[in-house]
Amino acid sequence: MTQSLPQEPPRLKLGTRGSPLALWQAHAVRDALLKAHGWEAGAVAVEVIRTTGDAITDRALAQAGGKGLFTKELEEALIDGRIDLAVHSAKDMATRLPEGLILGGYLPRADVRDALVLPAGQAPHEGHPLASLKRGARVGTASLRREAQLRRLRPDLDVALLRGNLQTRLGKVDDGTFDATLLALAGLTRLGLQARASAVLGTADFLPAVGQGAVAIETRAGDDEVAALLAPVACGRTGLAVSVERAYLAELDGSCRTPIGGLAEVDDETVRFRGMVLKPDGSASYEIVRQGPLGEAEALGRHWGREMKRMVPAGLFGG
Ligand SMILES: NCc1[nH]cc(CCC(=O)O)c1CC(=O)O
Repeated sequence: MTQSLPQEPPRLKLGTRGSPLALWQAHAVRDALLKAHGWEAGAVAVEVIRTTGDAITDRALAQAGGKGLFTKELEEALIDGRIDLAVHSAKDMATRLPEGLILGGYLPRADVRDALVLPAGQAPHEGHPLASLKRGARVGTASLRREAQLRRLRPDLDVALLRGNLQTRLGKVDDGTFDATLLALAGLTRLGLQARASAVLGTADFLPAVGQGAVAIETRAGDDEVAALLAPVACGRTGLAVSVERAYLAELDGSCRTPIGGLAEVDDETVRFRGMVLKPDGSASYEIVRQGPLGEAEALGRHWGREMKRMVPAGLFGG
């Protein structure tokens, strides 16, 4: 895309990682801002910042040190004032942000569900999506949550580590290294790859990660100017739902090695929530289903997190 240089310096500097998914999300936030304010293309500068996490490809994320690895350099740029906003997948954000930073808004949430990806051209079976997997099938994922839920539903499956960017993962399914993988439908869709979703897993028996499908905008706490500019693009319902989920996760967050799912859905007055914690091998799972008034959404999320924590054996939290 060609773009004439702006006459004026940009009004906002937006930071993002450089992966195709991150860039799509950053451009979605930029485009929403341009549209809401009637700005010229150059008014929001997109700055690509490489993070420590981008360099790690060979180990499970949880082993390498967790979610913060994908946000650290962006957060430093935000604190230093080199950028005004950082755009992330809400799912990839640690529950505790660095001092002085907040999640200032979210784009309207996309489909929250996970999809089963089979080799290109292979048709799924009718019926339950997981019925497409033959006994003992080798399924690749780097997500403890997906692994545990898969094994809970299908103890026969051979679940193994599959990391790398989306193209790498799809390649390892197409070349037969794996029989299938699971990916967020939202990520596939953002990259124009929704046709690779062979079947979509219903949230009734497969819970997404906290924040899945939502694009989060991180800002400096107390930056009223940026907050005012974000207000017209931020989706309130998404913000409430993800706040509930993140409050729940923050109460539970003993270890990033614990498989945890959670989904909040809000209507005009009610928040409905389901959460699940599993043993990594799927042999035990703990679930809560709750609802409450929207006005207390975040406090409810914390409450449900503590309730869940009381239900689950302490050993599951990495103790
Ligand atoms: N952990 C990587 C990641 N972070 C966000 C998404 C998908 C987009 C989203 O959930 O918003 C993905 C890929 C995946 O889990 O398949």
